[in-house]
Amino acid sequence: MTLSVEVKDLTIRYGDTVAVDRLTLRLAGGKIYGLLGRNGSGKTSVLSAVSAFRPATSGAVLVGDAEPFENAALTRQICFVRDRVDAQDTDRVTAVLRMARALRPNWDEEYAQALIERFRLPVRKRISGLSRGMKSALSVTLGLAARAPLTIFDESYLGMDAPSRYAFYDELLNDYMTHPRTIIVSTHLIEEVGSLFEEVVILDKGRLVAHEETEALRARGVAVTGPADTVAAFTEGRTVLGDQRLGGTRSTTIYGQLTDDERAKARYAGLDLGPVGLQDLFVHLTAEERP
Ligand SMILES: Nc1ncnc2c1ncn2[C@@H]1O[C@H](COP(=O)(O)OP(=O)(O)OP(=O)(O)O)[C@@H](O)[C@H]1O
Repeated sequence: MTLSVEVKDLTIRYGDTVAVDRLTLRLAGGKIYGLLGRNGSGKTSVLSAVSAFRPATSGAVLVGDAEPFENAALTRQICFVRDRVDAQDTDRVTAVLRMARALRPNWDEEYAQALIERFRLPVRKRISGLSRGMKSALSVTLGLAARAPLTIFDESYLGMDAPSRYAFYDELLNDYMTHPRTIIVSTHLIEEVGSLFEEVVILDKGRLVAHEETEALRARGVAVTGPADTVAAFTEGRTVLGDQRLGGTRSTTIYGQLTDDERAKARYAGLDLGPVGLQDLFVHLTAEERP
């Protein structure tokens, strides 16, 4: 089972701060979405409203076809995972797992135990005795083993070391393949996790900047690689997103698409053309002053 998400004209205010500004967004069920945005762009606020952790100031949120706020039957189907554990500091890991087992209708105990082993979690310790990375690993364990039809990871792997993060990406993808559901991952580690996303949503200052399939987004620009002088001549006058040199070779990432004629000329000149990195595009699309 998967759940779609629809956000209609959503505004979230904290006093004078407008965190989300009339946002409209539709996410079909059964995909992995990346939610990107600079600090304070409203990601957590939107995700909190979708998960029923806070009401909208105005506008509407629908999960499936129902409003999640104060809807206990629906919120059991939504798992919102942060980098901390929603439990008392004095609780032991075993008690937190027991609670999740009782609350989550699709909980898979065998899978939870496999994840605990993979992340080397000390089950007898109290939450207060876990390192920051261990707390994150416990959170993602709860998120994965819950197999909720809508699962949201909000920078939930902060503090996890690189092997643990890659183990998480690996588990996320494999478990999603065997148990399809709707997954939203909010992250600043774009290059690291970007290959998992089927669609990418970019927010800036509480507004939607882009919502596209990852491949379509990456096709908004071109990475031109080849002999430094030839690359410089070919990319002159274009909007440059990134530039790298290694010896006589240069790779310049430009914004905008090339015509068939331009592509043919580039190849004739011995240049390689490739898609753009999500990170470069993200920086460009959320830059203070867009060219
Ligand atoms: N509880 C709160 N009280 C007051 N202002 C808040 C509160 N929560 C968020 N904000 C403000 O709302 C705006 C959006 O914050 P939000 O946490 O949704 O952004 P974010 O994109 O998740 O940021 P980050 O990437 O830094 O986690 C920011 O200006 C923030 O200061």
